[in-house]
Amino acid sequence: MKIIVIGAGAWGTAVAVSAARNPGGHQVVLWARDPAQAEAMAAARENARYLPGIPLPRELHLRGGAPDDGLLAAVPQADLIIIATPVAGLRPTLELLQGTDVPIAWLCKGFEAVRDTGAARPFGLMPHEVQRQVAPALRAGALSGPSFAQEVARGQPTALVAASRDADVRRAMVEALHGPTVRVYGNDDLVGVEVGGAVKNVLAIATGLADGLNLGLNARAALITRGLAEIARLGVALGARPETFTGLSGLGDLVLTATGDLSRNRKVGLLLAEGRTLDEAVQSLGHVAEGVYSARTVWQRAQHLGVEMPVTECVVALLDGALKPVEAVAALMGRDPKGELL
Ligand SMILES: NC(=O)c1ccc[n+]([C@@H]2O[C@H](COP(=O)([O-])OP(=O)(O)OC[C@H]3O[C@@H](n4cnc5c(N)ncnc54)[C@H](O)[C@@H]3O)[C@@H](O)[C@H]2O)c1
Ligand SMILES: O=P(O)(O)OC[C@H](O)CO
Repeated sequence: MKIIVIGAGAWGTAVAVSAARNPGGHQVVLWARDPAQAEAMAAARENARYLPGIPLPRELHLRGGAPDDGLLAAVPQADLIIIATPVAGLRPTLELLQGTDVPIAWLCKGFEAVRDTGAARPFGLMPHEVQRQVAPALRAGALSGPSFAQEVARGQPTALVAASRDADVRRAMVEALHGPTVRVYGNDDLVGVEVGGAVKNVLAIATGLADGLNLGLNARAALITRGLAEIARLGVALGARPETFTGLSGLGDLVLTATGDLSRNRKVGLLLAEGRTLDEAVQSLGHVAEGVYSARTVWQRAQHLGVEMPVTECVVALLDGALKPVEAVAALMGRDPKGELL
């Protein structure tokens, strides 16, 4: 296959490396928006800024610059376009790609922050809603699931989920990435996969905070379990299938992100527990932590649908500075008793 990966952060680079190493013999181009970054990567055969220590295989080609600087001309020859920008870069990238019939997969995990919607709207959108709005004719889907970039790039075993309503798009994602170290499962529940991938980031901030405050392993397990209930409630209200949330993009990604110290979202929670401000926490990461930008939208959409999400509500209050960490714990523990399955 001919594959173009747009966005040379940690995850775009890891996915491009993985696809280039696939015995399928794919031709892979990794596109960085900064031409200097593409040149540096081509010279050093390493993405020193975003994924240091991983040699870039010879089969991986590096390009950079404005999209009209060759990228758009290359699109019609591709078999799959992978958009590896954060959610904030999805809308402009889809606008550029409208009109193509090449299958498209986005990797971002989040809901648009309201400021990214580009117009006055009651709340931010999920990735597939952004696509429906700006480029409805595209054949597209999401590649998601529990996957730290460093582990995928090192060839450590990983399972992903390729979600699209279009079977050809799912097939293209599987063909591009399924291989000796990556298993890719198909799922036509795009809504469920996107909700799982977005909301687990918000909940990982909560578990990072709980662990940073030394609340204990019981607290962590409680947050993960009740957090999964929040994900499933919101997902079902948005039209997802409940069983998606016991899968890779639900339970799988929540457990990984909430417990794995490679997670940037979990790290935000740990840093807040140390008393750092949100700005300091975000600055010190050097990478995007989508939960910070998605939390308010997730909460707004839940409110709009009448879905109860108390952990998410506390994360929003913490990020806004309206609650201190210990007050958030007291607020959650002080809630009235209720049935587990309600
Ligand atoms: N890193 C992981 O392990 C991992 C795994 C799965 C999914 N993801 C998701 O993939 C997406 C990208 O994450 P990452 O880890 O590669 O982030 P990163 O912080 O490592 O890199 C972000 C990249 O996107 C570019 N970028 C930033 N804002 C942009 C914009 N507005 N338009 C275009 N490009 C922009 C940056 O230049 C950089 O190349 C996120 O949504 C993240 O949740 C990450
Ligand atoms: O580092 P995080 O918190 O953005 O999580 C990375 C991946 O989404 C884990 O699947």
